[in-house]
Amino acid sequence: MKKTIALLPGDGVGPEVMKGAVQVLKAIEKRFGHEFNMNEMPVGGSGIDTSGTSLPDETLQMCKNSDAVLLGAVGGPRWDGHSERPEKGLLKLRSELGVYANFRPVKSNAAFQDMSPLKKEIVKDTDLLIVRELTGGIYFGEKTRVDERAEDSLVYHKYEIERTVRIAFEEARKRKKKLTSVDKANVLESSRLWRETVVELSAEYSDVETEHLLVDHAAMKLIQDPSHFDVIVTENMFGDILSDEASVLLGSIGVLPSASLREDDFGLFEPVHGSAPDIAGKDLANPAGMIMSAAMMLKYSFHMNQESEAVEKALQEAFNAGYRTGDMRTGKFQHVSCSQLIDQVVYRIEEDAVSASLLELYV
Ligand SMILES: NC(=O)C1=CN([C@@H]2O[C@H](COP(=O)(O)OP(=O)(O)OC[C@H]3O[C@@H](n4cnc5c(N)ncnc54)[C@H](O)[C@@H]3O)[C@@H](O)[C@H]2O)C=CC1
Ligand SMILES: CC(C)CC(=O)C(=O)O
Ligand SMILES: [Mg+2]
Repeated sequence: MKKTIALLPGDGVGPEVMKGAVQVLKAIEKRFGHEFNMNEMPVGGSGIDTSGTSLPDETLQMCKNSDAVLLGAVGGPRWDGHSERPEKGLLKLRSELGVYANFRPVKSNAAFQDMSPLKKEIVKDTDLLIVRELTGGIYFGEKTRVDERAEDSLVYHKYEIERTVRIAFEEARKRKKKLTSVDKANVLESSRLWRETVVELSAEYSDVETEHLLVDHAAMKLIQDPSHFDVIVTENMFGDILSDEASVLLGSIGVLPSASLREDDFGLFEPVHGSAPDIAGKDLANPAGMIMSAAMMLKYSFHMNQESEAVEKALQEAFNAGYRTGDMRTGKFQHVSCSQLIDQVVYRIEEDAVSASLLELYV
């Protein structure tokens, strides 16, 4: 199959982890006979440096003309005094592409069991999906600053809530049939509209158990009893914060991927973490979140399930063989660099292809 992919490495560790996605995709191309046409473009701080804007027109056009977009991360202290922030480019990109439903899966497995600072018996059965509304809410509301007064508006239209919640119900249907809607309906009017909309839609999904949690309660419950959750659906800022918190269940934000989707097969795929300026340029970053985001692209945008599973399997096998970056807090294994872990994943994708062809010779 032929596909065009826009690559937006961005800033900080973005380009380092993006190398992982590219090398893995090249291995998948070779093994499964696909053709991925990958084109790299600047965004965020790198867009400001090259074109004076965080989302250059050529970058946006390239993304619109592609079948999917892979993004590393944007931002960093280098652009702190600049009139335009790198993060603005990412927000505009999400909005322009209309990718309103952001999937952030958080699933534990043997490789992650000893990494979390939380007790193993609490985190070991974690398998949840955060569906975060991505193109509305306070990140997109009007902002004003007059003298010593600053204002950010939190606006939601019913249709924005409805389309995201519907997707979350559909995902819950494919999983354990439980949906937790997270809001702050005891305080915020937008949350009351959110809750009313979820209640209305729940009538169409009577096979899915629906519950409502206030965001402060949800933040507590997430680390107290993560197995309580199946699908969590929430607005933009709550989803952003809860997903960083949920990364603690696995032990590192470096391993969390995400997919931002709309109605058609198009998607924007990026790790949950940011540009990690504290470790950037040192080959220390964990490329797993980026590599798993590429696996999500194969599955959600290209419907290449076997290929997506091959990536996931190779990554888990590399972890299980002891190849772990420094963020994977465990005393048992020696730490490897970002590029060493990438090499190990690529090697396993290629190795599997060799074993598969040898097996064919025998049968
Ligand atoms: N999607 C994006 O592009 C995002 C961008 N940002 C931006 O990134 C910059 C830094 O933000 P922070 O709050 O520090 O969040 P961050 O997610 O970049 O880093 C938080 C902590 O996690 C660690 N970390 C992050 N990714 C890692 C990886 N792959 N492997 C190992 N450790 C990793 C970092 O070293 C740091 O200690 C800011 O400019 C922020 O706006 C933040 C979040 C998302
Ligand atoms: C605009 C981004 C920096 C927001 C964020 O932290 C995220 O999407 O995870
Ligand atoms: Mg975030």
